[in-house]
Amino acid sequence: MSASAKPAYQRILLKLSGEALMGDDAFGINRTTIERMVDEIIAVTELGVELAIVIGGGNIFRGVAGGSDGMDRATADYMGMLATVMNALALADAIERKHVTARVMSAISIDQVVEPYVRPKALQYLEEGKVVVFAAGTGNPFFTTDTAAALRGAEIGAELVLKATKVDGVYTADPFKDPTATRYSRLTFDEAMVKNLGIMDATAFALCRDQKLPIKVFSIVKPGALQRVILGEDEGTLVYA
Ligand SMILES: Nc1ncnc2c1ncn2[C@@H]1O[C@H](COP(=O)(O)OP(=O)(O)OP(=O)(O)O)[C@@H](O)[C@H]1O
Ligand SMILES: O=c1ccn([C@@H]2O[C@H](COP(=O)(O)O)[C@@H](O)[C@H]2O)c(=O)[nH]1
Repeated sequence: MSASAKPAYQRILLKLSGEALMGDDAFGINRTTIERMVDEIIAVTELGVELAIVIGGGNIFRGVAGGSDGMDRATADYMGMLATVMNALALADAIERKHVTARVMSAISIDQVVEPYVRPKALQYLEEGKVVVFAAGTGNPFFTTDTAAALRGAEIGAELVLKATKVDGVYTADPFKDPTATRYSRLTFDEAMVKNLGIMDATAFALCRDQKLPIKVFSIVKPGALQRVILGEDEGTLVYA
């Protein structure tokens, strides 16, 4: 990257898949993987971009799985949200170890552990150049961290929601299940919802569509992809209103 590289965005909301933190492990957080992701995140902050992150919890717990195993669904969802708090703490710790200031803000109050989400405070941190990690999703059961990403993205006035995942964009079908699936370079929210494409939940798509907040789906496994998206280069799939 040349020293004069200019970011295409000033403030973004990055949704990091919990599952992507597992690396090649069966569950949990793989140290090498999280450190590599943090290097990519820091490279973006060095471009002067204000960065907020929503982290998923699928590497630890998914409420829908607990619910289908006979557990009360709302209780299972609260467990899922708590899983995202653990991921957020691990991520912020890994960022701070590389000498970049990070703040975790939780949608569920657990004041001894993390500070609560307060919008003006989050905006202040972003303006100060701190990385803000939003934990506990929306704070409500029956939602997902994708919806939390759309919600927080809209609240902080992000120009783009970046969905960082294990696949390099939105496909005609889940590429892990259908090897003949092909990737879109761009598509509208309406197309994504009508075709039920499964990469993100409909609530997240609908919120972003209504707020005219575009989403870029890209691979966090692919080295340098995050930075290429930020520089406005051709990477992943754009979903727009
Ligand atoms: N049409 C599609 N195009 C691309 N991927 C798809 C599609 N349908 C389903 N998927 C699947 O969606 C997954 C992306 O979801 P991901 O796991 O990143 O989100 P998540 O479930 O919100 O994250 P977390 O792991 O934090 O719970 C991909 O790994 C892919 O297998
Ligand atoms: O707003 C929210 C966000 C998340 N949950 C629960 O947490 C898990 C993990 O989140 P993922 O988006 O799947 O990574 C999710 O399955 C829900 O059980 C929630 O209830 N509300």
